[in-house]
Amino acid sequence: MENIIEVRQVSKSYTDFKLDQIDLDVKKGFITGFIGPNGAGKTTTIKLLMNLIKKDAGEITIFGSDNVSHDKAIKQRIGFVYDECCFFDHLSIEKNARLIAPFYQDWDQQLFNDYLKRFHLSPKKKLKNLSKGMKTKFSLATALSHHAELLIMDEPTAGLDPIFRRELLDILYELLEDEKKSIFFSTHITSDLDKIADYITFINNGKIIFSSSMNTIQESYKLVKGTKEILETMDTSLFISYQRNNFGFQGLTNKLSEVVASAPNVLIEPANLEDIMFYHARQ
Ligand SMILES: Nc1ncnc2c1ncn2[C@@H]1O[C@H](COP(=O)(O)OP(=O)(O)OP(=O)(O)O)[C@@H](O)[C@H]1O
Repeated sequence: MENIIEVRQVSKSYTDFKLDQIDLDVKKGFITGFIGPNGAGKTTTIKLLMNLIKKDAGEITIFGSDNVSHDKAIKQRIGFVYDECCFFDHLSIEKNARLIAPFYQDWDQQLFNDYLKRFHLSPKKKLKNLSKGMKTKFSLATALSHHAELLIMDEPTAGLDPIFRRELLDILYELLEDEKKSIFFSTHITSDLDKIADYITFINNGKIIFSSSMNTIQESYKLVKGTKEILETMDTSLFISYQRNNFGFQGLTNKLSEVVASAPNVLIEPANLEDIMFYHARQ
């Protein structure tokens, strides 16, 4: 399967943080979700992909080319949604679009107008008067209006109401189904990804914990529940982490067969992405 993004052994250090020799693949034609707790390194990774900051070491290729030496050509083919993006707050939506359009060879004004209508955005409204959610919609309309093959989004669902969040997920799904785009996006709202992601990359403390298909993750990780008495007989190193509660314990494992062999009476349940993130962060 073809990779549209390949990150190899990339590091970036700040005073109190290190993105540590990360490897990451984004598959062509699929949705990859990028999850991790606050401060894990998601935005730093996305900024490195977009060549907005300089890496200390490693290689990043996008569409098969180095992302620094082919920066301009690569950015023509990417739709980027980012909180602190490069728009003019004192200008209206339509004036912003007029300034952005010349940067893209394939800018499609009709498509942009269609997205404004679909997102209920008035072209005359100044950016400084838009709510956070409306700004995200504008940013998204821009990212989708130059026929990008790859969408990279940092927290696109943050600040959106549940109705538009659902609509955004539908749009992403359409882009994938009808136009075979590739999508990479970070989010805290893991339930969004439970619905639509094909692959998940999980980062914690600047290290990639896993980068796998949803199916593999669902097969690998399970919640284990049992009584205090069972816990006392168990090898707790089989858990990513666990917590005691009034009834006994609950933990996350990726060593299910060993857990069942050592404690046949435990209760096994599927783990969702939030569980996986939670127990890894407690480690
Ligand atoms: N320019 C910078 N100078 C120093 N430290 C930085 C800088 N940018 C980010 N950091 C630090 O790097 C770490 C990772 O930040 P990053 O924004 O990548 O995390 P994140 O996973 O996107 O978090 P969140 O989910 O809270 O947005 C944090 O500890 C942050 O304070």
